[in-house]
Amino acid sequence: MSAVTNAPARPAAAKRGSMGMLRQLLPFLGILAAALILPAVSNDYWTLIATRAAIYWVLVSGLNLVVGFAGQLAIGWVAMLTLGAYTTSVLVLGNVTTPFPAFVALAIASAVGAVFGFIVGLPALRLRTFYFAMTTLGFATIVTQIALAWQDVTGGGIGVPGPVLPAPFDTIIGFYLFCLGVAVFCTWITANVAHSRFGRSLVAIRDADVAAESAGISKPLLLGSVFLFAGACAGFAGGLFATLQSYISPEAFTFELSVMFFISILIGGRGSILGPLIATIVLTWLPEFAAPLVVWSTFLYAALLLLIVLAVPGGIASLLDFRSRRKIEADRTIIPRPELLPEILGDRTTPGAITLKNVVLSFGGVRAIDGLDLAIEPGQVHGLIGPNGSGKTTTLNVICGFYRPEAGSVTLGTKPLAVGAPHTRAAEGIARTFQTPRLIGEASVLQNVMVGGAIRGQGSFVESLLSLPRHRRDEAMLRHDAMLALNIVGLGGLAEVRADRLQHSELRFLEIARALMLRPRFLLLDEPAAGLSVEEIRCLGLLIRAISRQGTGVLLVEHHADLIFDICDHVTVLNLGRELAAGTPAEIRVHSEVVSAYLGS
Ligand SMILES: Nc1ncnc2c1ncn2[C@@H]1O[C@H](COP(=O)(O)OP(=O)(O)OP(=O)(O)O)[C@@H](O)[C@H]1O
Repeated sequence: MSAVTNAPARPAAAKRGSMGMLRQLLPFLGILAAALILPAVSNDYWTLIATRAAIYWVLVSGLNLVVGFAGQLAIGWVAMLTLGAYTTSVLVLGNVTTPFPAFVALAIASAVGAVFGFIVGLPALRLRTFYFAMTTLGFATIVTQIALAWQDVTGGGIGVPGPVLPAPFDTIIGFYLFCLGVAVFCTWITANVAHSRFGRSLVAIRDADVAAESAGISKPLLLGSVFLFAGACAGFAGGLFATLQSYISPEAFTFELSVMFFISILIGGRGSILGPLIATIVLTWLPEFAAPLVVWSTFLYAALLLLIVLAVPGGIASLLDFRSRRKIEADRTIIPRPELLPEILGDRTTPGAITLKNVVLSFGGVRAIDGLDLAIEPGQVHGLIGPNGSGKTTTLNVICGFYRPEAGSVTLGTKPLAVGAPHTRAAEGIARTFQTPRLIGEASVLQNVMVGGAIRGQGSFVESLLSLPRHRRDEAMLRHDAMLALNIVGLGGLAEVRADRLQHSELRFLEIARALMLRPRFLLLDEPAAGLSVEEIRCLGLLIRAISRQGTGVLLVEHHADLIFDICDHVTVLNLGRELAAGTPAEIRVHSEVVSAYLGS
């Protein structure tokens, strides 16, 4: 058997880090080199096609954060392209105001795209999947209808001339290089977001939304920023598109185009930048190679999508993800290193206990909690046991703000905890794990842990976009602490492995590592020993004790009576949502009602 605990030595890790970075950059540099030599080795026609691909990528790069990372089905994003194209053309033409310089009009188009991107994104906070997709399609239809009807401004069905950029961007090559520059910039900024706490949080919202909320990630703020950004990219792309077309009318902004943007991301692979980039290039060039098939383009996109979904569900990105196919040791042992805990849990103050007073909560006719009193003291392990359905997980969810009690109070020290607001718990230093681990399977173990510390970052979304110093400091801090947390729970050697390749017991320790990233004052564990071997339960017990010795109050919901009696300072037994007994493990072990209702003889 081999241990997976040891962290790599620092110089070796740094070298591997820069090699990994270079490996990630190489395909992008290859595409850029091909794009730069293209005009020299081909003709104007192919340069125009490449310009079109660059413009589409400007839109798709932003939309990728919405669809590929956040998992929102924004299928009608062509509306932002339309808005950007008309805004730029009309402002440069000067048929409403005095004519604007082309670059100023482009900037305004981007701002208009951002505003409407945000507005169109708002329903995503309430509507899910296809319902949201329909609202974006509806908006695209409205925009096209307005462009048709508002003849004085848009020229109706006849359209308006597109803008011309000033020299040196007024030639085919000049305009191509300008669009290429914008596309490179968009690739860089979206990659910066993808590799920031914001990018990881988006994926967490997509794949593990309750875990994201428990880590303090604010969905409205994050989605709002991303829709704004994606709208700005699309608005700018619209201005470039109008320039490329030289004349725009509503029929230039087809449903097929919208589908193509959306499908590029799905074919490219969720949560990737390289995959959607390659897919955008391929889908832009494909109709040119098979010109007679242009009328079949939607059918072809759909067929290609079906093929990819069936043959390679992860898209192009998964084909290129050689790292995830590397073998990992099958025979692994988890050896936690609790002696490292002071490095992450030192220097915290605790304002007092979490106290539940007379809490009542029903689901329809079922009283899940019925007048419960409970106190979780700092520095102590409080066991919560009871038969199935006795209300243990519901109690934990009330403390975490997922459920709103009908009566009673939940306080931290003297301060009431906000009801029905789970994302506020992280800021109070309350972390949790889940009965069924909630993790991002497609992300690495290290990235999953870094999600847990998202709210500790200082840099803003814009600072992450531009990779400014505060963003880089955040990333260094989160990476360091996540590696530390992984070494503490004994998973340091698996940091770069995809989480969906881990064994069940490792997922349980991974959730604890993610919770440690909050430097929690309180840690709520929901059946952490379920599915663990005897030796793993022993390691878990030592780890939980060590965490509580650092001053953290632990609530341990568990069915393993031995673990409860070995490590708890205090035990509460629930039955039918009520306290059946409470006391020290020694008292509970011999409590006659507990023995007959739960422990058995
Ligand atoms: N979301 C819900 N909707 C309806 N009923 C629920 C819901 N959650 C829990 N319940 C009910 O509330 C009661 C308490 O459930 P809870 O999950 O808290 O029990 P538990 O002690 O954690 O059980 P277990 O040990 O099986 O996890 C059960 O009767 C359960 O069926």
